[in-house]
Amino acid sequence: MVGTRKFVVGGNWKMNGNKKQIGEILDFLKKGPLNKDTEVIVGVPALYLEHVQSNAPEGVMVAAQNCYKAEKGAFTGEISPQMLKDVCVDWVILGHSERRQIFNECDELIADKVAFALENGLKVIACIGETLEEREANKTMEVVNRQTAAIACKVKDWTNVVIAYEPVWAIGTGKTATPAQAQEVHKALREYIAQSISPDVAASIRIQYGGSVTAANCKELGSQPDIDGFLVGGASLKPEFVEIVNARQ
Ligand SMILES: O=C[C@H](O)COP(=O)(O)O
Repeated sequence: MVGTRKFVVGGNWKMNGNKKQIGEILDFLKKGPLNKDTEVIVGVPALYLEHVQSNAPEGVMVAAQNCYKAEKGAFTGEISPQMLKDVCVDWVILGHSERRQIFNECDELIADKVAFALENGLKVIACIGETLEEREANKTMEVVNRQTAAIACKVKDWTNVVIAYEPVWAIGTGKTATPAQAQEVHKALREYIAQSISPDVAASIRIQYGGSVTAANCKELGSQPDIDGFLVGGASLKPEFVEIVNARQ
């Protein structure tokens, strides 16, 4: 199935960066060179979305790191898909484990947000993944399938969805899933999608791996047949992000 799905690498800056640091990141992205066969998306703090949208090199797309499930109203601190579209942002990251864990976002809220974002013309990176406790209790696929099923209850057209599998225990810890561990989950998830959604969606949907991806481990991870890209945190702030974008040649 590799070859039919375009490799897609996202850099999730999280709550990092200021104007100076963002200028440095844009400089190394401009310098590249970035593989033209790979889609590149940077997930930017809301405050800087327009600045990055206006200054990113051609071909680098911009994502918000969150948005709400309503167009407008009394939702202090939130932004809507319509607002993102208004400033020409086409992508949003939803359901990141930090949103789930720190901000108590549940499967249902995330599914509502994914559905609303898609209905309003955004493309979505939808994040799923198990905690260390869940993995050690052999519940990885139960959790990952449940998180996917919650989204599937509200989303029928998966064309504009990328799934990011991010084991929580590997995020920002330096503990990467081995290529075999990541491939095992990606393959099982694709099989689950084939059974529970459709074989066509399973064949076409891109599943990124996220969790301590670096220049040192990206090539081996990226050569796994069911890994279609990465969602990168810490390393997306550094020049090595270019090497990660170019992991699949
Ligand atoms: O969204 C990105 C993930 O949380 C991975 O972060 P990390 O690469 O710093 O482990």
